[in-house]
Parts: sequence; structure tokens; C-alpha cells
Amino acid sequence: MTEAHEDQWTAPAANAALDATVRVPGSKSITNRAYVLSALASAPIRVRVPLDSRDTRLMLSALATLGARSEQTADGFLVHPLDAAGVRGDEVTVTMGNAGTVARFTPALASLGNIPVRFDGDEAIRRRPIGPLLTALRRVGARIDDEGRGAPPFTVHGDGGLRGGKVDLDSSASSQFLSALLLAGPSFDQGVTVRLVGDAPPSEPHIAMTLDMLRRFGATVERDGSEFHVSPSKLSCPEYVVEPDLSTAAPFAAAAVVTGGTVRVQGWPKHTTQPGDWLRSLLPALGAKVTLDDSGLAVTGGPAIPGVELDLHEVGELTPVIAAMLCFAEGPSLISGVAHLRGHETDRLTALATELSGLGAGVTETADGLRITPAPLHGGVFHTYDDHRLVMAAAVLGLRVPDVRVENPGTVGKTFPGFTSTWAGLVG
Ligand SMILES: O=C(O)C1=C[C@@H](OP(=O)(O)O)[C@@H](O)[C@H](O)C1
Ligand SMILES: C=C(OP(=O)(O)O)C(=O)O
Repeated sequence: MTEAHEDQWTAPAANAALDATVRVPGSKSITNRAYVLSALASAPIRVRVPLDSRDTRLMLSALATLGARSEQTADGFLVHPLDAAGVRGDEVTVTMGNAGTVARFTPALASLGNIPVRFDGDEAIRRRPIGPLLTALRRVGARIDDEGRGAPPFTVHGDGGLRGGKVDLDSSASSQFLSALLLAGPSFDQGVTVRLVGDAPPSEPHIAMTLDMLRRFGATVERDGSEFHVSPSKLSCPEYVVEPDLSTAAPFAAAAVVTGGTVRVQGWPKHTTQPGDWLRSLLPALGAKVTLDDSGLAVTGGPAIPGVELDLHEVGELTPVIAAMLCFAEGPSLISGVAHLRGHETDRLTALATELSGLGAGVTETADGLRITPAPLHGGVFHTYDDHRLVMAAAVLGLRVPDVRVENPGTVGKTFPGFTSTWAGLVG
């Protein structure tokens, strides 16, 4: 798992249509949910072929801080149930890095313990939205001290359990607020009933993933439109096998599209809740042919990429790679529905408009997306703002644009340590 350790990585150019097969690491979203649900189970649970990356290590270490230790196994981790008695000291600290899943999913678990837990992380996580989740957690009984910031750093004062019950939640800034309440719901005395208020949350597939995984861990979950109920229960699951990360697969599929070649992604599940599965319908709109069979997903790029209008509200994390592909389209494109990307690892709309324009494309921000007018591209430095998906987007551009120099490529380790060497292997 080597990574480009230099400050800059020149993304390799493809001299011909690609013909390659890749295997991508496990899903970040599934891995971190599996770890959280295992910590709430009544017996240790084996999580197999999980992602091993910055975000998943942060999750395991957050759970260990809260009293759920884990042991490495041949193909993953054995996660032990939370044991608050094992946590000692006047106060402990959970380091969230810039992992949305750690920041949103673990504070509720801290309420189940008995000592104050301070949450903090990278500078960027202090800017990402979390206020509505902290408010909802307080309404179901949590004691959280954020000195009025509605943002990290904050301290959760555990009382050995959480009442739970009914709560209204505005999850329009991030679906992870809703997922957080639902994932922890089985451990609340009364379970949890969440009624969504305000605009609809983004990332519906991630909400479906939360419901699906809760059920696989034996929880009773009901949904009636925008109202969700999770009953109190101890969780169990014989073992959990993590799917490959289909959002990480996006740049590899995009490589087929922009070079007019073929890329096969091994292990693509036939049925999944992952947002990356939307690529099976999105890529044909970009002129590609897509086939799914027992060996995985094969993507073959067409002779040209048409300009398109895409609402990516439900699959926002695909935006950077899709925006990169659209810089090679025959005509202008409009991406909409992704205002919430301004609260991701960085303001992704500003970052993409700045960096894609910096290489010559005509890219402007709208209130909720990007307008992309293709133009001849040239090499230059592509800044990545500590955002793994910007490294992936830059790699796609570099296939057809010589001398794209990607700044801080190691930041891709948030979800795919080793990305640059796998990518170099793909291009050959
Ligand atoms: O629950 C999850 O695992 C995620 C939900 C989404 O967050 P938002 O709803 O904040 O976009 C997604 O973008 C993120 O990468 C992972
Ligand atoms: C938004 C993302 O990450 P996080 O889990 O930190 O929210 C992402 O991976 O695109």
C-alpha cells in the first residue's frame, strides 16, 4: 500500500484507450456502520474485508476510547461490545479527523458511558455542520456542552444511558444526522422515533444503507415516509462482510469513459444500497456502455461524452469525479441538487469551480451545483483542500491532460490509501 508521499503527484496520462481490471477496497460507509453496530451488539462481531483507511482507523479508535475494543483478524477486525466499565479517567478524547461518520455517529454512543468525552478533530471538521444533530441528541436526553457553538469541539457527559423517544430533526445539511440517531437508536431506553422536518435530507441511498444494516444486525426498524422508528434491542449478527466501495470505484469507471476504453471493477455487488451503484444509470447518460455480471461491472466509454443536466442530490459524493468527466463533454452541463457539498470535506463547489477552471475549463458555481462549459485543458497544479475525492477527480483529468500536478495526494488516504499506485497500475 504505497502512496505518493511527495507534496505533488503528476497524474499519469493515458496514451491509449484503457483496457484494465481493478479491485477497490471496502466501503467506508459500510465499514464504519458495521463497526458502530458491532459495538452496540451483545457479543463480539467479526467484520470481514473492511476498508482500512484514515476514516476507518479513526472510527475504531473512537470506539476503543468509548470502551469497545477491537482485535485484528486475518481479514478484518473482531469488534467487542461497548463496555463503559473499561473506560477510566476524568475525561477522554475522541479524535474525529475529518470523518463525517465518526463525527456524527459516535457522540450518541458517548452518552451511554459514564465519563465526559471531548470530541475534536481537524480544523475542517469544526466547519462541517453538526448543530441539528447535537440539538436532537439533547432532546432525547443527552448532555452536551458545546459552549453555544453548535460545532466541535464539544463534550458529551455520559449518564450511563439515553432515554430516547420522539424527536424532530432537520437533516437537510447531511443525511448523517438521521443515520446517527437511527444507528444508536437500539441502545436508547425507548428506542427512537425521528420525524424529519425542513428540506429533505440528501443521500437517500445512505439512509437506506443505515436501515438495511440495522435490520441485518437484528434491529426492528420502521419507516413511514419522513418518520422513522427504531425499537430498543440488543443487536447481533453472525459476521459482517463489507462490500467494495462503489464511490471509490467511480474514478476507475470514469477512466473508461474519458479514454473510450474498458475498465472492469471486480466484486461489484448485484444488490446494494451504495450510492455508487447509481453509476450504472449515470454512465450510460455519458455515452458509456455498462454491464453487470458475476465477474463485476464492466464500463466501456463511448465515442463522445454528451453535455448533460444531472441532479446529484442523492449521490453527492460522486460529484467531483462526474464534474471531472464532464470537462471532456461535447457541450455544456449542469450539476444541481448538491448545495450540501459546501459542508463536505471542503466547500466542494468552490473547490471544483476553482481547480477545474484553473486547468482551463469554464466552470462556475450555482447556488446548488456547477455549470460546466468544456474548453481546451492544460496542465498545472490541482489543489486538493484535504479532500480525497478531489485527488480522484484530478486523476481522471490527468488521463487526458498532460502535467496535472496533484497537490497533497496523500490526503486520498481518507478512503483509499494506495490510490496513486493502483491508479498508476491502471494506466500502465
Ligand atoms: O452516511 C454516510 O456514510 C455518508 C453520507 C453522505 O453524507 P451527506 O449526507 O452529508 O452528503 C456521504 O456524502 C458521505 O460520504 C457518507
Ligand atoms: C462526504 C464524504 O465523507 P464524510 O464521511 O467525511 O462525510 C465523502 O467521503 O465524500
